[in-house]
Amino acid sequence: MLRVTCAIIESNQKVLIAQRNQNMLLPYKWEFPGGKVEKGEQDEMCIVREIKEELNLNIVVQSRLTPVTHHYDTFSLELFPFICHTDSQEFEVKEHAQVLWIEAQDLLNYDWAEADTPIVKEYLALK
Ligand SMILES: Nc1nc2c([nH]c(=O)n2[C@H]2C[C@H](O)[C@@H](COP(=O)(O)OP(=O)(O)OP(=O)(O)O)O2)c(=O)[nH]1
Repeated sequence: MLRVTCAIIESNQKVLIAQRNQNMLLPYKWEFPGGKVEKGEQDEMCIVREIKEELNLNIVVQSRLTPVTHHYDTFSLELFPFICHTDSQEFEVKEHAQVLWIEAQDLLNYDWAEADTPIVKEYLALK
């Protein structure tokens, strides 16, 4: 199964969310940025690498949430969420349609990729 990591990045009382672009799978859906784990790569290394590549942001991994297995119509994935911190609020948008810092209380107002819904709920329950 496809192994994907994603980061709930916290800074300055906000969290970073990203909207997939029109050419990606799941176009315009909101996600926590991240990506596919490479062969032989540790999940923590993957998420730090992906966030640097996609957003040019340096993060520190703080904790894990519960992994989610989800079956879309055309593929299945296992999504590994990490709560992360960054000191910088400045990012570069390299792949996404939009990237936003939002307040956690607003997370449910976005149209999430289906696999992310349990992650959003678990995160909110911790807050
Ligand atoms: N990065 C990320 N991907 C997610 C989330 N939720 C979710 O269902 N996915 C899916 C979308 C993608 O099919 C897959 C992650 O792959 P990816 O981010 O590398 O994106 P991709 O397949 O569009 O791009 P590529 O690297 O193959 O070019 O996992 C999420 O919160 N973050």
